[in-house]
Amino acid sequence: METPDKSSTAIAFVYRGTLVHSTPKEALQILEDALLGVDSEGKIAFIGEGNESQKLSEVFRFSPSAVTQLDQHEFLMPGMIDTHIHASQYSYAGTALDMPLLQWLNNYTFPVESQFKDLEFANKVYTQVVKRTLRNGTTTACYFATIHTDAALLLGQITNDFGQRALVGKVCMDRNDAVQHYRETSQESQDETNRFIKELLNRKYPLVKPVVTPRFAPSCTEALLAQLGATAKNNNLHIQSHISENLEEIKLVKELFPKSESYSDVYHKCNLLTDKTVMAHGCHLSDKELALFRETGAALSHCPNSNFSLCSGLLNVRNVLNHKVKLGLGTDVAGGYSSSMLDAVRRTLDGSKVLTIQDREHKTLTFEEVFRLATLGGSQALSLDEQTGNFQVGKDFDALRVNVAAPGGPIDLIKYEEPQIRLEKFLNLGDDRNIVEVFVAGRKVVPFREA
Ligand SMILES: O=c1[nH]c(=O)c2nc[nH]c2[nH]1
Ligand SMILES: [Zn+2]
Repeated sequence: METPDKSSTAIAFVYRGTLVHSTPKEALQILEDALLGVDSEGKIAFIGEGNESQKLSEVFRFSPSAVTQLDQHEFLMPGMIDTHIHASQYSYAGTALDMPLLQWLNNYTFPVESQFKDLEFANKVYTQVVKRTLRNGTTTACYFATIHTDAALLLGQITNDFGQRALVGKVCMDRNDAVQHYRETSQESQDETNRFIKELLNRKYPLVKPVVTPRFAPSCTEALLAQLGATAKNNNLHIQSHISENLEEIKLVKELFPKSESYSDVYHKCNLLTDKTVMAHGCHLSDKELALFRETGAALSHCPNSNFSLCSGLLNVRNVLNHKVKLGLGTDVAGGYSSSMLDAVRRTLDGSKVLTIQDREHKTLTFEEVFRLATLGGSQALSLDEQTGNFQVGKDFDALRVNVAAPGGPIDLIKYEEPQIRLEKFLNLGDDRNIVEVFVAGRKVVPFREA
């Protein structure tokens, strides 16, 4: 039995049944006929065995009626963590995938993002993306908004209202020759970033934090990057951006920052690689750059759907793991066409298999390892692993109740299946129909409450 200090916080509810989650040591730990209690603050109060039910109910003073029994096809798993998603690109997800990155940005992305000055449009798109990702089992999302401060604040409000844990970034860019009305001056970018941080923090949303968001090196002058690095440091904030996604982009960075030794060095010089940094992609990082990530504690977000869809590159996840760089998965909507983290899991496995096809010595990722990347790995990448990522007493209860045999769902079970098989089937074949309930910090956020 794993228990805390038996503090007097009341137990709100208890689940009995199969739990699956990851630990730093075990990619997949299965607890069968377990009891998991959640306190009134939304934290995991205890995890025990079914046969300890009498003792636990006495110690934690809950009645048998507080216990919900999961059925034989069900399990609880930690909520999934999308470490990189552009909320502002959701309206065209599933389209516009016929160009490489830099052309894609100029032709599709910047024109759409520039519309977020209109708060009504922002409200529509941001409400849809938050609802969709929650339904898909994303309990934590690390969002890019746009350069518009008020729309980014609105995204913070919407995530708070729907109960999703989120990092929200107002995008910074003081360079954009292609779509000149979609950029800021350096001064505006700094001032508006400061306003965004101050106003979001003032709202005291318990699960929503600001993240300093230089779009990527080609969109920012060195002066702005350095200023943002200082802002993040002075306020102890998260940082997110993109790195080494495609070869043309890397060449452009070399031209724009001739004094830097590498793409990573551009960010490092500006104090943007910290243990609260998450950089998307990194498909083409050298081993030396990966070593720098390890040294600084900066993390990578692997976004395979986007990398395939924009023909950007193929990240060798095994190599990143061997370098002990913190790593999570991201959907990267809308370079990635799916907003589901289950898709990110599948594409990660596909990518690893492609590497094995190319080189039989490559050690293919297992589904258990990728499950860990989608949950605990994501929490580590976002430096939120003290709050979420797995079922550990004292952490917030961020969880999915999954029914592999949900009526009308996409999976047919012929017979009872062991938990490991149930999880594998869900990861490979499941969708939101299998996600019966979603909890964030102990609050049931799916099904949505009536307004
Ligand atoms: O996948 C991406 N999506 C973006 O919006 C972006 N901006 C810079 N680099 C980017 N990569
Ligand atoms: Zn991105």
